[in-house]
Amino acid sequence: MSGVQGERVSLDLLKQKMADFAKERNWDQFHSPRNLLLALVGEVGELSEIFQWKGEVPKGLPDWEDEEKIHLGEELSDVLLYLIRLSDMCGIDLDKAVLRKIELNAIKYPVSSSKKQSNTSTIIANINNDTASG
Ligand SMILES: Nc1ccn([C@H]2C[C@H](O)[C@@H](COP(=O)(O)OP(=O)(O)OP(=O)(O)O)O2)c(=O)n1
Repeated sequence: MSGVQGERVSLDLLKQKMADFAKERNWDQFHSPRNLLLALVGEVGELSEIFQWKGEVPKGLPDWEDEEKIHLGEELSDVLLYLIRLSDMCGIDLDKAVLRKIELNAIKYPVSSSKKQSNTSTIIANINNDTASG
Protein backbone atom coordinates (compact mmCIF):
# COMPACT_ATOMS: atom_id res chain seq x y z
CA MET A 1 0.00 0.00 0.00
CA SER A 2 1.39 3.45 -0.80
CA GLY A 3 0.44 6.80 0.70
CA VAL A 4 0.05 10.33 -0.64
CA GLN A 5 3.79 10.79 -1.09
CA GLY A 6 4.19 7.38 -2.73
CA GLU A 7 5.62 6.03 0.53
CA ARG A 8 4.84 2.39 1.30
CA VAL A 9 2.56 2.37 4.35
CA SER A 10 3.32 -0.18 7.05
CA LEU A 11 2.62 -0.45 10.76
CA ASP A 12 6.31 0.23 11.31
CA LEU A 13 6.29 3.42 9.23
CA LEU A 14 3.24 4.74 11.11
CA LYS A 15 4.82 3.81 14.44
CA GLN A 16 7.94 5.77 13.49
CA LYS A 17 5.91 8.76 12.28
CA MET A 18 3.96 8.89 15.55
CA ALA A 19 7.19 8.61 17.55
CA ASP A 20 8.73 11.52 15.58
CA PHE A 21 5.51 13.58 15.90
CA ALA A 22 5.49 13.19 19.70
CA LYS A 23 9.23 13.75 20.09
CA GLU A 24 9.31 16.95 18.00
CA ARG A 25 6.57 18.45 20.20
CA ASN A 26 7.97 17.11 23.47
CA TRP A 27 4.71 15.18 23.88
CA ASP A 28 6.25 11.87 24.91
CA GLN A 29 5.36 12.88 28.47
CA PHE A 30 1.64 12.87 27.53
CA HIS A 31 1.72 9.66 25.52
CA SER A 32 1.31 7.32 28.47
CA PRO A 33 -0.60 4.07 27.93
CA ARG A 34 -3.66 5.30 29.82
CA ASN A 35 -3.77 8.70 28.07
CA LEU A 36 -3.42 7.03 24.70
CA LEU A 37 -6.16 4.54 25.49
CA LEU A 38 -8.52 7.40 26.44
CA ALA A 39 -7.56 9.31 23.28
CA LEU A 40 -8.24 6.16 21.24
CA VAL A 41 -11.66 5.68 22.82
CA GLY A 42 -12.44 9.37 22.16
CA GLU A 43 -11.60 8.94 18.49
CA VAL A 44 -13.76 5.78 18.30
CA GLY A 45 -16.56 8.00 19.65
CA GLU A 46 -15.93 10.57 16.88
CA LEU A 47 -15.97 7.74 14.35
CA SER A 48 -19.29 6.48 15.72
CA GLU A 49 -20.80 9.98 15.47
CA ILE A 50 -20.36 9.87 11.71
CA PHE A 51 -22.69 6.85 11.52
CA GLN A 52 -25.02 7.96 14.28
CA TRP A 53 -28.72 8.16 13.29
CA LYS A 54 -28.00 7.18 9.70
CA GLY A 55 -29.45 3.68 10.07
CA GLU A 56 -27.79 0.88 8.10
CA VAL A 57 -25.68 2.12 5.20
CA PRO A 58 -24.74 0.12 2.10
CA LYS A 59 -21.16 -1.09 1.69
CA GLY A 60 -18.95 1.38 -0.16
CA LEU A 61 -21.14 4.25 1.08
CA PRO A 62 -22.34 5.07 -2.48
CA ASP A 63 -24.65 7.89 -1.35
CA TRP A 64 -22.16 9.75 0.80
CA GLU A 65 -20.68 13.13 -0.19
CA ASP A 66 -16.91 13.23 -0.84
CA GLU A 67 -16.56 15.50 2.17
CA GLU A 68 -18.20 12.93 4.46
CA LYS A 69 -15.90 10.20 3.18
CA ILE A 70 -12.85 12.39 3.74
CA HIS A 71 -14.01 13.01 7.30
CA LEU A 72 -14.53 9.26 7.78
CA GLY A 73 -10.98 8.61 6.55
CA GLU A 74 -9.65 11.13 9.07
CA GLU A 75 -11.42 9.54 12.02
CA LEU A 76 -10.39 6.02 10.96
CA SER A 77 -6.82 7.29 10.73
CA ASP A 78 -6.95 8.83 14.21
CA VAL A 79 -8.10 5.49 15.61
CA LEU A 80 -5.35 3.62 13.78
CA LEU A 81 -2.63 6.08 14.81
CA TYR A 82 -3.57 6.04 18.50
CA LEU A 83 -3.83 2.24 18.41
CA ILE A 84 -0.35 1.94 16.93
CA ARG A 85 1.08 4.45 19.40
CA LEU A 86 -0.63 2.70 22.33
CA SER A 87 0.83 -0.65 21.25
CA ASP A 88 4.27 0.93 20.95
CA MET A 89 4.07 2.55 24.39
CA CYS A 90 2.98 -0.81 25.86
CA GLY A 91 5.93 -2.58 24.23
CA ILE A 92 3.64 -4.72 22.09
CA ASP A 93 4.98 -5.84 18.71
CA LEU A 94 1.74 -5.27 16.77
CA ASP A 95 3.08 -6.91 13.57
CA LYS A 96 3.61 -10.14 15.45
CA ALA A 97 0.51 -9.85 17.65
CA VAL A 98 -1.90 -9.19 14.79
CA LEU A 99 -0.66 -12.07 12.63
CA ARG A 100 -0.81 -14.43 15.60
CA LYS A 101 -4.36 -13.24 16.35
CA ILE A 102 -5.48 -13.90 12.77
CA GLU A 103 -4.13 -17.45 13.11
CA LEU A 104 -5.94 -17.90 16.42
CA ASN A 105 -9.18 -16.62 14.86
CA ALA A 106 -8.88 -19.18 12.05
CA ILE A 107 -8.42 -21.99 14.58
CA LYS A 108 -11.36 -20.80 16.69
CA TYR A 109 -13.64 -20.36 13.66
CA PRO A 110 -12.76 -23.10 11.15
CA VAL A 111 -14.09 -22.63 7.61
CA SER A 112 -16.17 -25.83 7.71
CA SER A 113 -18.18 -24.83 10.79
CA SER A 114 -18.69 -21.22 9.63
CA LYS A 115 -20.08 -22.46 6.28
CA LYS A 116 -22.55 -24.68 8.14
CA GLN A 117 -23.54 -21.72 10.31
CA SER A 118 -24.02 -19.31 7.40
CA ASN A 119 -26.19 -21.90 5.61
CA THR A 120 -28.33 -22.14 8.75
CA SER A 121 -28.56 -18.33 8.92
CA THR A 122 -29.75 -18.22 5.29
CA ILE A 123 -32.41 -20.88 5.98
CA ILE A 124 -33.63 -18.99 9.07
CA ALA A 125 -33.68 -15.68 7.14
CA ASN A 126 -35.72 -17.33 4.36
CA ILE A 127 -38.20 -18.81 6.86
CA ASN A 128 -38.56 -15.37 8.51
CA ASN A 129 -39.16 -13.71 5.12
CA ASP A 130 -41.79 -16.32 4.19
CA THR A 131 -43.55 -15.85 7.54
CA ALA A 132 -43.46 -12.04 7.23
CA SER A 133 -44.94 -12.09 3.73
CA GLY A 134 -47.75 -14.41 4.91
N1 LIG B 1 -1.55 14.75 22.32
C1 LIG B 1 -1.79 14.42 21.04
C2 LIG B 1 -2.75 15.10 20.29
C3 LIG B 1 -2.97 14.73 18.98
N2 LIG B 1 -2.26 13.73 18.43
C4 LIG B 1 -2.49 13.30 17.05
C5 LIG B 1 -3.00 11.88 16.92
C6 LIG B 1 -4.33 11.98 16.21
O1 LIG B 1 -4.17 11.49 14.86
C7 LIG B 1 -4.65 13.46 16.15
C8 LIG B 1 -5.75 13.84 17.10
O2 LIG B 1 -5.87 15.23 17.10
P1 LIG B 1 -7.09 15.97 17.82
O3 LIG B 1 -7.10 15.62 19.26
O4 LIG B 1 -7.00 17.42 17.45
O5 LIG B 1 -8.38 15.27 17.22
P2 LIG B 1 -9.08 15.51 15.81
O6 LIG B 1 -8.05 15.62 14.74
O7 LIG B 1 -10.10 14.40 15.71
O8 LIG B 1 -9.77 16.93 15.95
P3 LIG B 1 -11.25 17.24 16.46
O9 LIG B 1 -11.41 16.46 17.76
O10 LIG B 1 -11.22 18.73 16.64
O11 LIG B 1 -12.16 16.74 15.40
O12 LIG B 1 -3.44 14.15 16.45
C9 LIG B 1 -1.31 13.07 19.18
O13 LIG B 1 -0.64 12.17 18.69
N3 LIG B 1 -1.10 13.44 20.48
